[in-house]
Amino acid sequence: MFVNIRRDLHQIPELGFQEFKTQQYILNYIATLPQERMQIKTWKTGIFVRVLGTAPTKTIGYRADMDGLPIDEQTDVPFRSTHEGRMHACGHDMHMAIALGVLTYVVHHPICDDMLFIFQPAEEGPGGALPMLESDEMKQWMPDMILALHIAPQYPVGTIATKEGLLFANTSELFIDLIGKGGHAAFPHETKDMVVAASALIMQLQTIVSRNVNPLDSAVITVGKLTSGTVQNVIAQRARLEGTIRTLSPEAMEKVKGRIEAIVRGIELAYECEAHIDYGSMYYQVYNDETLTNEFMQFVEKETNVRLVRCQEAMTGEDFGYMLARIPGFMFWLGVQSPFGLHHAQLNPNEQAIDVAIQLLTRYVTWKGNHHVKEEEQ
Ligand SMILES: CC(=O)N[C@@H](CCC[C@H](N)C(=O)O)C(=O)O
Repeated sequence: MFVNIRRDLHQIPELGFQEFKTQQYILNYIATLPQERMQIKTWKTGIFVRVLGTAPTKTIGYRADMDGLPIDEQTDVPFRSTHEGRMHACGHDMHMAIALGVLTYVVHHPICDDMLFIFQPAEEGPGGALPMLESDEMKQWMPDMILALHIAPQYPVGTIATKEGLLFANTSELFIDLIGKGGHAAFPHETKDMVVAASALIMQLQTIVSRNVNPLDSAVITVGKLTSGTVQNVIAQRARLEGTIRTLSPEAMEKVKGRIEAIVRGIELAYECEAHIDYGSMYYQVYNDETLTNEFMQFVEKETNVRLVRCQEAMTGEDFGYMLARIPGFMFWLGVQSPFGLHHAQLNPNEQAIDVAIQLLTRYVTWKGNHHVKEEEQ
């Protein structure tokens, strides 16, 4: 059933804060469940679902992100995207189907504690976690702990991976506009060529990680998109670089940004142009609570047949980091074995992982959500 839900959601990917059909689909599904224990609130294109426990002493939060990416799907699956130029290429369709599976289970098999399911828009950008966290709706139902997962094409089905402490990087988008003077290709001396300025800028940005970041630390600056010029024999008046910065600490992010700004000032001087930097959306690092993560890892090893990998931190970003900065909890990778990675137009996660995750999470929340009863009984 939840494989079919994933397939339905896969066909209707929508960008951040445009998840209208996705939100309606989830609301329609939730309406088919027994309503007595559920309280539902919508927030923009997101949804909060509170499931009341039988004897609550805390609220366990579970977050699933909802948005797709501006990618033209290149798979040949029969349930491929019906939205041209949009794809669930980061697995959020899997995340939502799994969340609905866990939600369905706790509605039918109530646990002692309350649960809050958070269907969050705009993870890929501009970021839904922080405004959702600050919303009145969430403040009223603030969970005491929170968890989430992210699919991982690099791990086999039946495997999860996580670690205590830092799991995902600090991220910042990066947009740089260069404005010079266009003109005839044959008279470069009368122009300020922004193709040349952008080329120099990209090469100089590469020196930040190699020359300014401590080699024992780590950072990434990726320029994923460069646009400039109109035709082969006209010198480009403008150039736009679009990229992302990743660091392992908020302090390193500030340092990298300082160096980018210094280099851009130098480009303005050297290439006689105007430059504007926009950092777009920024995500705080995903930092797993040591105690809860360790307890979860022990649970996985002792109580389940899921294979646990103690992984390294990754340079991916996740706005779930904002939730973890305020609410103790953790995130983990879910193995979905696919030869194509996240954000790839041919990503095709193994759907057997949906059942693995639902089984694991329902067992964990049942144990964790009834935990205090056992403690009291002892
Ligand atoms: C898990 C994952 O792939 N997350 C995205 C988050 C995007 C953050 C933002 N739009 C940026 O590009 O900085 C990622 O790219 O890591």
